[in-house]
Amino acid sequence: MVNSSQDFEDCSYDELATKHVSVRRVLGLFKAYSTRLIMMLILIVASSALGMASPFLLRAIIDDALPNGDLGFLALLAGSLIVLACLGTVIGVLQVAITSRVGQAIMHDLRVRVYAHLQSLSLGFFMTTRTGEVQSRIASDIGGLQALVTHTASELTRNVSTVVMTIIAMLALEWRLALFSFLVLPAAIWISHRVGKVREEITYEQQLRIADMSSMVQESLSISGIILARTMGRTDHLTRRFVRTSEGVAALEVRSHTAGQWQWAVIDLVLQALPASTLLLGSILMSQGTAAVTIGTMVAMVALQEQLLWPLEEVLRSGVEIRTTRALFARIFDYLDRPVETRERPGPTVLDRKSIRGAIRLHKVSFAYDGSQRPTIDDVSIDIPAGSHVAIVGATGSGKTTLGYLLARLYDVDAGSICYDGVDVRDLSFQSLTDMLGVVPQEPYLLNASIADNLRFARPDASDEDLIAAAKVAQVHEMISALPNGYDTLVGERGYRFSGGEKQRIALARTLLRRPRVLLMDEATSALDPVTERAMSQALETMDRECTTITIAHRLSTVRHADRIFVMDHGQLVEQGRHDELLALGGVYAEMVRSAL
Ligand SMILES: Nc1ncnc2c1ncn2[C@@H]1O[C@H](COP(=O)(O)OP(=O)(O)OP(=O)(O)O)[C@@H](O)[C@H]1O
Repeated sequence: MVNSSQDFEDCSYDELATKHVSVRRVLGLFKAYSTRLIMMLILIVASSALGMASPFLLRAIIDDALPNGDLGFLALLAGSLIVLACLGTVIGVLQVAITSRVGQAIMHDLRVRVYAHLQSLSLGFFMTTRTGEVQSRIASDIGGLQALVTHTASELTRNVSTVVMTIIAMLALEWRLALFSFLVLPAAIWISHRVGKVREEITYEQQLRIADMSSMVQESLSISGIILARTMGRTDHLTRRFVRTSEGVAALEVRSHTAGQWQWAVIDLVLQALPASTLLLGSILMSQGTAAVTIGTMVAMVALQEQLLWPLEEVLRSGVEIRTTRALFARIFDYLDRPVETRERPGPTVLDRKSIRGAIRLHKVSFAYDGSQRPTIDDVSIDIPAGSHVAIVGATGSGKTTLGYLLARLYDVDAGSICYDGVDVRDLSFQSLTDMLGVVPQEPYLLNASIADNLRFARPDASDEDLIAAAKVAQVHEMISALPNGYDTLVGERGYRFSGGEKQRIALARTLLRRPRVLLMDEATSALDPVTERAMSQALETMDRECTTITIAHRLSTVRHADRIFVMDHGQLVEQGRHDELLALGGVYAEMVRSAL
């Protein structure tokens, strides 16, 4: 089988399904709803039992009431048939209501579990997984289970119960004719098993292709994707690529629908021929004088067969459907089983927001990305006193952003420790860490909402005055006020409506709203002109002299006034000191300053 998704490169479908899916685990999803499910089971068994009575009433009408001209008995039997039909209908309605509710509740649980679990996975997961793939698993795979949990499961129960009861009724009615009717069963079960296996594999492949398509749309029909394709003249190529993927999806859909068509047709034919063969066999038995076989018995047997065949076919088809959902469960459970790398430890240290000072200490910190040959951060020790303004500089790829990720505990260190106010970051509660640290990342990410909503994402209870104050410090208030809709202006997809510098300043205002004790700015002012940048630094200083500020920057003019500058090179801390001290040292920093001139 073709594995086009990167997540499955090392794992065949069978291995994946065996590893993640078990009957127990799937049944576990239904556990929380066991009371309602038991109620439904009772209703199902009751409705099948009611169904069983009809052929016996029919036999009594044909063999007793009609030949004897007993109108009173006939009316009683006919009336009973009508009452049974009414009861069956009411039970059917109740059953649909319960199954839809329980089914939707299970789907909802699963969606929320996957979403919440993905929220807690490490950055590494999102760096190696396509966004479209994630969307596809939450929407398409969980959506695909809808049929199982809302329809197939209850139908299967109902049909199995009908099949079992009908088989018992048939045996009770006339065992020879009954056994003759059952001859077809083994072949039908074998065929459905084969078709189920084929469909299961096709479904898995289909979901991979749908995820490919979703990723492709997500990647190429975003603003960045459109700009890239248009400026590179690759729109036709992308369309052709999409055509190929879409053709693949269509072909698989056809295969999935036509798999086992012939086998089903043969089963259908045999089942349709069954009533005629039964009547023939019954007549032979009658002519040989078998007393138990009467016309009424034969009519009732054919009625029971009709009652058996449809549910039996449905049971077989449900078996096929359940097998295909195994492929969907495999993909969903695979996500749920991804380990959470950075966890809050039980009973974490909670810092009182008011007493947070903002001192940071990195002690012999080392870190390597998965699969990386050499450490990205190599034995780095840094002391940042509370309230100081420090800078981290270094050549591109020297590990500055990675150091920021470690400070924000987006990854855990491999060796050494990072402490805030003397507490190891791994012991801090997540809430204390976010109270402590505000991060303005290299690429500001704005939500597709108004500017005010974007700012309030950081602090939902912020007043309009708070928003304006933060925007003023970030030097963006004037720009926002000049917009026709001011703070209510919609940012648009990923904030493309704004310039790079405007986005950076909105992102900074957003972080400032949280009033962090430590502000980490990773190239957060790289798109600003020097005058605006200077005004912002001054505003930041006057806003909160106590705030510890860490600036990661390429532009050395940004950092020359820092209390301390840390110089990184190939993951190591090679120099540290004030601007003039480092210049006097004549090392890496001095060389960077020289080449920047
Ligand atoms: N997810 C990742 N997996 C593997 N290697 C990575 C990953 N992210 C970054 N790296 C590598 O780690 C090194 C340090 O990257 P980092 O982004 O920390 O550098 P930087 O100093 O911030 O660079 P720049 O100034 O260009 O932003 C680089 O060689 C980079 O290729």
